[in-house]
Amino acid sequence: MSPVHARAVTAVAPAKINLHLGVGDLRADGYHDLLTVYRAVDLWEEVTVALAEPGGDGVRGETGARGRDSGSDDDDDEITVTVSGPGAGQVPADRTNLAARAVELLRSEAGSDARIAIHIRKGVPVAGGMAGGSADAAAALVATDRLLGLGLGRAALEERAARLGSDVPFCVRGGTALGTGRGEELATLLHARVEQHVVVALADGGLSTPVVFAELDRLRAERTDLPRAGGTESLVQALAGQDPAVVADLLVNDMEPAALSLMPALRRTLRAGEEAGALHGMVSGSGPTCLFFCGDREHAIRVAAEISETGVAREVRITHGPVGGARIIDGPGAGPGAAPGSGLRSGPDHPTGK
Ligand SMILES: C[C@@](CO)(OP(=O)(O)O)[C@H](O)COP(=O)(O)OP(=O)(O)OC[C@H]1O[C@@H](n2ccc(N)nc2=O)[C@H](O)[C@@H]1O
Ligand SMILES: Nc1ncnc2c1ncn2[C@@H]1O[C@H](COP(=O)(O)OP(=O)(O)O)[C@@H](O)[C@H]1O
Repeated sequence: MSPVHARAVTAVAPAKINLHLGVGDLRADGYHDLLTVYRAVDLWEEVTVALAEPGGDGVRGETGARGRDSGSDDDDDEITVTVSGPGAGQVPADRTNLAARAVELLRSEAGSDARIAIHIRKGVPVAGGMAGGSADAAAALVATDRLLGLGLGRAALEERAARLGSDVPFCVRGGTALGTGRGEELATLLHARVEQHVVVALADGGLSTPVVFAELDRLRAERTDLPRAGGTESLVQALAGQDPAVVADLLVNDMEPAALSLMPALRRTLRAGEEAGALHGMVSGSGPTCLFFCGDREHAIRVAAEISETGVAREVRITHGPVGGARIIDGPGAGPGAAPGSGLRSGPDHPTGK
């Protein structure tokens, strides 16, 4: 147990993109085996966990609907959730929230009866295939570990993260990593240093991850010739080089045909990015966000402006990666050395754009 205790701790965790997303067949447990190359990018979720005053929220001066644990009286709520930022209304503000599940996991493990108020500031598109909910869970784990003075190491936090969702361990770790199993088994790609500048085109509405996986199974049953991503060796090698164009040629996403089948309008978005001169365009994870990989930041600014003009996207953002994983930004011990993934960070990245 660490001697450090606090009344409130704030942590951030990054969005992910999949540079390679190979999906195997449906397993008996309802998941699919994955072979994926994850990369953390500079879009962040920010989560504050605070010891709540009896009868109060614990987080002061924030707006947003107060979550309520259905089936219990407000005054009895031990964990409350508020959410602000773009898309906040689509995020559950009750105990099904992944951040609340993360807090509850560590709280019960610690045998604590502390009342904890969670506030989430969204910076990652909701239901966009960029792991916003998983980043909430990752940031909540790191923050609660500090709030309750548990002193769990990074490996222990990633083990808890895997219980919350397949993408959560990567949001704790950040950087660039190979993911296997259902995506929760990670091997950091330490040499994957090539920086990427990416245009992120947000769609109207979201896509449900399990629905997209099911659509892929359906398409594969119908069309046995549907291409499947191969190995990751060439991509891993290219990521250790210096040329984003070489990397761009090797990007692949097995889920893209399923996302396009469910949301055919995304074809127009992909075409717009291609016509704007991106090195490569593809659907992000299960979609519907589309990613356009560019040579450098200036190129990304030009591509983003052109896509914006076509009106195919609800919103266009520019980001870059790799960046580090979940880390504490406010509370005791905050700073570059405080994050579980600090040894893996690629540079002095700080969350921006909020
Ligand atoms: C597809 C990916 C690619 O990185 O991300 P998104 O694009 O949605 O962000 C991930 O595999 C999403 O991971 P995550 O969102 O954590 O999924 P989970 O909560 O673990 O699972 C939700 C549901 O998705 C399906 N699922 C998930 C992971 C996996 N390897 N196989 C699956 O079939 C299952 O139906 C599962 O019940
Ligand atoms: N913190 C959260 N806890 C629980 N569910 C969330 C959270 N954030 C988003 N969601 C919900 O989970 C679903 C997936 O959201 P998200 O993680 O943002 O996207 P994706 O899985 O496509 O990366 C959405 O229906 C959204 O309402």
